[in-house]
Amino acid sequence: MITFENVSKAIGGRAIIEDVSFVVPDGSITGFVGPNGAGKSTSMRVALGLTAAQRGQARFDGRHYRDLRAPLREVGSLLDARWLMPNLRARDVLDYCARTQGVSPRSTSLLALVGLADAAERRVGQLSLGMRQRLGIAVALIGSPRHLILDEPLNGLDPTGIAWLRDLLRQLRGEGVGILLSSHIVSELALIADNIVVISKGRIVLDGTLEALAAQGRPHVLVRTDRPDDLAAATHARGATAAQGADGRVVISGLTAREVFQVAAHQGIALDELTTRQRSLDDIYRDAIGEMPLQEDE
Ligand SMILES: Nc1ncnc2c1ncn2[C@@H]1O[C@H](COP(=O)(O)OP(=O)(O)OP(=O)(O)O)[C@@H](O)[C@H]1O
Repeated sequence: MITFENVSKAIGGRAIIEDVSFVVPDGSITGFVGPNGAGKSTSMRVALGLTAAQRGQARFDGRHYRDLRAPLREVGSLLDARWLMPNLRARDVLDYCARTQGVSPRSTSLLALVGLADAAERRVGQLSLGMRQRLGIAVALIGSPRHLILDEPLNGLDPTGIAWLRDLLRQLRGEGVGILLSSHIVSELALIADNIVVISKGRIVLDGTLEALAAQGRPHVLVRTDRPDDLAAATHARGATAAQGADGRVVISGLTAREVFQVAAHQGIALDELTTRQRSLDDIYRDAIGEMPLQEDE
């Protein structure tokens, strides 16, 4: 299990991440999502001992990265495929990493696994971004680790590559690997993650199973009327929650469309529009990061 406990880091007096706490259970995929600059990479770098936190800690099965005797056997990571040495051949990158980490070189099988068998003798500098991502994933897997930290691994992959990586990660999850996978697109993670952790401005603003988050998207009723205050008050009185938006729109949760219609009819309130809507995971995500106040967008 990967555990983040109240991890905080500031740079030059500016808080970059604050009290970041969440877990990545074994045999699961945890999607780590947030807008650009939210603190995803910094959190991952802290876990990997590449940058120090002022407070809190990140551990792998209870141990800090720096205390792992053979780190690549325990934790595989891909932070930025651009770091890969441009003058080395793809095969040499894997052999080099295997030698320095004391793991058995299995570059041929790893290159085949990531779809780079034909590029084994090509220099890294000549590979496309997607091919470098694939090579970076091969590096991450070199020690058959039980934990994986992958920062935006889908970047640069074509649709076939994305489908391939999803299959590979599902297979690793099935073997018990705990995977932390970042992205800034929640719908991309929804296709594969078991849990979603949302970070915004350095703080965790949402953390739950995909199922629990999807349940938050329960249906609500969108109404347009020239008497929004009266309708909001009348639905409130029936125990519903009502949020008023622009143009006389009212978003009502807790009543069905039929019940809202009955309330309006009882009060003599004319309705110009009455629809049932369901919030998507993307709506919930944008709400969590403060991008979509209900009143304005609905
Ligand atoms: N070495 C540094 N010096 C100063 N500020 C930094 C440094 N590293 C990161 N930051 C700042 O910390 C914040 C979080 O950056 P981070 O790279 O962790 O975000 P991210 O969520 O991974 O973003 P992205 O999706 O764009 O990769 C940003 O505002 C960034 O500018």
